[in-house]
Amino acid sequence: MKVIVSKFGGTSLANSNHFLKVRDIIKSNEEQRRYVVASAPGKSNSEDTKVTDLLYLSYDLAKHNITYSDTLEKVFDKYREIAKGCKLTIDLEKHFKQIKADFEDLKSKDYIASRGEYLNAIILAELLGYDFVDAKDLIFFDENGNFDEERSYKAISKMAKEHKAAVIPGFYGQTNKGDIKTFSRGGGDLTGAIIARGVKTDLYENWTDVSGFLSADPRIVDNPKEIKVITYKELRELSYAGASVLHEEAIIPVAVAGIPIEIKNTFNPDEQGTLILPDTDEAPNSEITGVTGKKHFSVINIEKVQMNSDKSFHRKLMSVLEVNGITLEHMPTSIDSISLIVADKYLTGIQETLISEIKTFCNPDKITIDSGISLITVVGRGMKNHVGVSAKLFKSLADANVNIQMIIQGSSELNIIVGVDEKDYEKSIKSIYDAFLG
Ligand SMILES: Nc1ncnc2c1ncn2[C@@H]1O[C@H](COP(=O)(O)OP(=O)(O)O)[C@@H](O)[C@H]1O
Ligand SMILES: N[C@@H](CC(=O)OP(=O)(O)O)C(=O)O
Repeated sequence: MKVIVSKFGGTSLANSNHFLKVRDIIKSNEEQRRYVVASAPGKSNSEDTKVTDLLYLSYDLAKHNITYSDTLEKVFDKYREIAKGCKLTIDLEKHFKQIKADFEDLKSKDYIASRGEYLNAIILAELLGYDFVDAKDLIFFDENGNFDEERSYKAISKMAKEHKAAVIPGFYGQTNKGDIKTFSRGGGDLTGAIIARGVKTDLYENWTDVSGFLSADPRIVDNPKEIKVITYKELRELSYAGASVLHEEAIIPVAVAGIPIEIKNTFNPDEQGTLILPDTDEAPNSEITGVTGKKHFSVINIEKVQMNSDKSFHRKLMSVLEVNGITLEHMPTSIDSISLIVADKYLTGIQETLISEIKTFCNPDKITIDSGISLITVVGRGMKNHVGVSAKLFKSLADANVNIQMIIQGSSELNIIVGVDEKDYEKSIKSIYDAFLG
């Protein structure tokens, strides 16, 4: 008998109507859908706020000694509606009381953020008649804050022997000191992948509000084509580059075990969705599988004549980034210059220090920082050995009157990245989509 791990995102668990749809999906294949991972309630409509965002807001208010109880009440009201709409007689007030007391005591950001998934999983377990198993007893982090594989997989495997069916909250686990720690945003996908590997499932289903992975962001391109089959590698590139439907690290645990992932639509469960496989012989429909992107990057331009004659130049430059906690995105070079592309968030408040440190250690002729860059990424296994892909890409941008500020191509020929001004972001994605997939 195959076992399926099903993760439901916040878009699928935002209110009681959604919960009832999720119940129908699980009940339609209860024998297999035995381990369910739940996110916190997402937005019920475009004006609504995600519970996780409200919980982070509560933390920020508390940190500045501003009253946060109204914000927490707003969160609790969401759960009261869900329980009432599902006709459950569960005692939520005792949990709310405990959370308030713990938060008063701990003042921990990760603790309060994690309660969104904790409460949703308790309610979903009640609705399904499954056991509730707390993620803090399954997912562990080591003394450096890294995911502790050995300890976690041992605990998950034991859990699967003890519980025939369970609901587990996504997004968090426990540190070696016993504190709650969350993954980065969207990390419920990662919990689902870890549970899938830990229970040795045959399929990891990831339920959301779109019918699979789309070839472009539906908020930018009208009705983008659905991707029926995609490889792990393509998906990882697309997720990392901006296609937010699946956390980019979610592939890693399942890839080790070769477990397929299926992206499905909670509001249209009969639709095929997207199957994510270790590899596939299926020919892609186009040279590119998808196009995506991210805004808010800066380029640190460094000029130094005969840069390569100083063998330690690159090492010193990287050390400056390392001590300032900056993750480098890309590094295009020419003979006498180097450009460091980094997300804006890493430069906030440290630009002057950074410039001064680079001057001290690397002695450049000139250094400037340009912001307002967006990176557009096209990904496709069909690109390899295919003549004319770049030409088509650049022509589509030229036709849309977009200036390309930089070009980066991975050696695996799986992706091409172009840097364009942020004002051209949406226009670029649309024109590339139309050229390849429209
Ligand atoms: N390429 C893409 N394919 C599908 N959805 C995408 C893509 N790029 C962005 N999205 C957005 O991702 C959303 C789903 O991700 P997310 O909000 O994290 O869902 P969940 O809360 O279910 O985990 C969709 O509603 C869609 O707007
Ligand atoms: N609730 C968390 C974790 C998560 O994975 O959520 P979702 O499944 O809605 O993307 C967040 O908003 O980041």
